[in-house]
Amino acid sequence: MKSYKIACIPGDGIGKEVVPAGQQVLQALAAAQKDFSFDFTSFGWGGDWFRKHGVMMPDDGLDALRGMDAILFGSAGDPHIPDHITLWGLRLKICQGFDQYANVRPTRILPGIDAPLKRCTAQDLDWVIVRENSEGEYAGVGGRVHQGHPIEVATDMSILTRAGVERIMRFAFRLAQSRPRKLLTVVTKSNAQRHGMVMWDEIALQISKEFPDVRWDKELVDACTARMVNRPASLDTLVATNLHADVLSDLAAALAGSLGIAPTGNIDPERRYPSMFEPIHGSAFDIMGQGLANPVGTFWSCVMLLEHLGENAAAQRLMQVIEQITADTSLHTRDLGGSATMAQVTQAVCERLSGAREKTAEPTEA
Ligand SMILES: NC(=O)c1ccc[n+]([C@@H]2O[C@H](COP(=O)([O-])OP(=O)(O)OC[C@H]3O[C@@H](n4cnc5c(N)ncnc54)[C@H](O)[C@@H]3O)[C@@H](O)[C@H]2O)c1
Ligand SMILES: O=C(O)C[C@@H](O)C(=O)O
Ligand SMILES: [K+]
Ligand SMILES: [Mn+2]
Repeated sequence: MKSYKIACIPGDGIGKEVVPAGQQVLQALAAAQKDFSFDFTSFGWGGDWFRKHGVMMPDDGLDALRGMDAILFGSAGDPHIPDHITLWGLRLKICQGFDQYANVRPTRILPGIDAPLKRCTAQDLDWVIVRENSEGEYAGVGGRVHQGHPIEVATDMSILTRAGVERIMRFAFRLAQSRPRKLLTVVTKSNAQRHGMVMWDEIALQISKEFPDVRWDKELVDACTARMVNRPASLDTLVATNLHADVLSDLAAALAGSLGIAPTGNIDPERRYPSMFEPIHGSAFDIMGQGLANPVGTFWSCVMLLEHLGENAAAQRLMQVIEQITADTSLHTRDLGGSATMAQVTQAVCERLSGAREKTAEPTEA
């Protein structure tokens, strides 16, 4: 029987709650499918590790992850440590260290979810945002001089490379081509950012020639936010820079009902390194430790993980069960207006996966 080596990195805040829930669900799925198993290794990296060791993860931490089939990640972010230390010390260290340059962020309105746009149905909103995940505004280039003096200067430089833009454009066109509508929107800001984003647009046009069957258009990022709200059905696949896509994907999640539902994969398309799957949300300081986190974003991320491993039947089964439980409003967590706890939602998913619920229901239905 095939066994997959999965690294689990809960990190901080509600990551410590949702990642074990994701593991439980994957375990229940493997037990039900009976044709593969998981070999989980958990890493206690994050804020607690920082308090003990002064770093978010060990310097040679990537070596421990290198041989894994995939990584399940929670969140980096601790109320007592500056956000740039936690993010750069853990999530970005792994994403950039393993050159997971394509960050794929699907959004759909799942059954039973009340999305905030009154004119928007589930058919109108079915998007995948492709986030450039290795450079741009997250290149980490910049610095501070004259710190603390009145003449202090601070810079963050956005770096776009031709190789980096070509590979993410090719990835996005290919993804758009694989979806029924074959429609791609290239998000840009080439009116204001007159160097990097102009090259971005030129490369989009160049790569589009390789995909004559994909319809594509260009939208400035500010106008794109309005289009997401006013004309959601006009969008399908989107590609944007690291920061633009970061912002757009939280908007997308909120428009589909909650930040707690949205999944993502940090993908190395060339499979040189393990890819990493995580909900798009962060540590959620306001609800951490209370068992209130919505685990659906993590479960959907597990679906993406399974697809990446080529376990398509298992991925479909898990997605089917996720849609069954969102359709049941008694299993909605507080972010969706319900009162279910994370543990109740997780248990409901595991029971459906194992068939236990159907079995216990039999006598009364007979
Ligand atoms: N990938 C990551 O590691 C990642 C992602 C985003 C934010 N962060 C970090 O997390 C910390 C907090 O960031 P933030 O407050 O901007 O964003 P956040 O996503 O943690 O929270 C924003 C809001 O959404 C709610 N929310 C998020 N996930 C939820 C869930 N699963 N169920 C129910 N409600 C949920 C929170 O309660 C909060 O009100 C910061 O340190 C930030 O840097 C890390
Ligand atoms: O931008 C980041 O990398 C952190 C977080 O906001 C995310 O979306 O993963
Ligand atoms: K996350
Ligand atoms: Mn984000």
